[in-house]
Amino acid sequence: MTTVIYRSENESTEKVNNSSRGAPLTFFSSSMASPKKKLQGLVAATITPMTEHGEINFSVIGQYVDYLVEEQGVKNIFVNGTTGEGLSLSVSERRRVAEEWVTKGRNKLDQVVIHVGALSLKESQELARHAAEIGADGIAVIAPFFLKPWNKDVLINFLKEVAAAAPALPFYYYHIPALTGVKIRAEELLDGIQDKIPTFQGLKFSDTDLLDFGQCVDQNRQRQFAFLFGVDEQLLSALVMGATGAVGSTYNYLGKKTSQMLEAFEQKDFSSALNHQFCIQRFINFVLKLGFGVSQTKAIMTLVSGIPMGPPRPPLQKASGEFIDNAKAKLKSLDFLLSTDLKDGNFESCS
Ligand SMILES: CC(=O)N[C@H](C=O)[C@@H](O)[C@H](O)[C@H](O)CO
Ligand SMILES: CC(=O)C(=O)O
Repeated sequence: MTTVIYRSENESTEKVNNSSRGAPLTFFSSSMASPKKKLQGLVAATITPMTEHGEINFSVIGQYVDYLVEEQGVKNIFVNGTTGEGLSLSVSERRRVAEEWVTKGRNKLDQVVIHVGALSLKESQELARHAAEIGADGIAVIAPFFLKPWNKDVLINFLKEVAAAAPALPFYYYHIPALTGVKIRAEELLDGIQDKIPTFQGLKFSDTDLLDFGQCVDQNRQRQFAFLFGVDEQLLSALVMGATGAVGSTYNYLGKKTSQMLEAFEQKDFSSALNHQFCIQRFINFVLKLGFGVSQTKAIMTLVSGIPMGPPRPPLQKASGEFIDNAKAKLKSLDFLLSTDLKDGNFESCS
């Protein structure tokens, strides 16, 4: 079970973490080796920067961390997922990328969650163990998507074997049926999941089925799970449904904007929250119509942050020059570019 633990002013026991003294600081699950804060708020799904030759460009990750924290106010990351092309990297690359984010994020980021899903259980377990060794804050796993689990129990058994390789790390199931083709409903999967996976800590839900998402929340109200929504253009609806946070690609460059929406929602200023969501939707709707995926996310992040993200790895193809020009004009008109020299004063009413 989960309990909130408090630390008193003069307590001189082992340092739990660097949060302020006397505050309710962590959610501690007795099944875990170490106390962990609940993952909440915005989580950026990190891009894996690459060189023009298609190798991982580790050299910009430190800068990338600073950009997220200082410019976007985002302090949680989700590494080697869809946006990070995790499934297009070798196991050794995935290990090195995870290590670099953990190292560069130390004392800067709140949580680093590593996606360790793979088609091979062995590889997934190796990555889970590795995530624990390097001091990551959690692991997430998608459903294996070539030889697929055909029902809930079969999928849970796979996830359980992975989770067991990192028994001290919070475990998140990453539900993304459009990409995995595994359409087992999350609500069904969550039913009784902690009996099988004691480290289960939450769900990253990347689907538009708000009935399924709502029922995940409703049926698990007593549990301190994180319900992280993954469709950025619909986040406000998911907040209404009980989302406790969000993982997404757009928080890399629209983190600040999206935080304004979260704040308005928290203040119960729903009309402002809706305005913020509509502004974000205008951008995402625009790029979706041009063709929007990981390649385009890399190009947009390069544009907005100034940090070179490089091309994607095949089979993905570099975003076209035409896409970049159009996306840039839209970002400008919505006032979504942070640096002033790119502004031209011709705004839609979004700032
Ligand atoms: C399929 C995919 O990559 N989904 C991302 C995360 O789950 C989202 O962040 C989307 O990129 C975003 O919602 C735009 O559609
Ligand atoms: C968007 C997301 O969560 C991912 O890239 O995995």
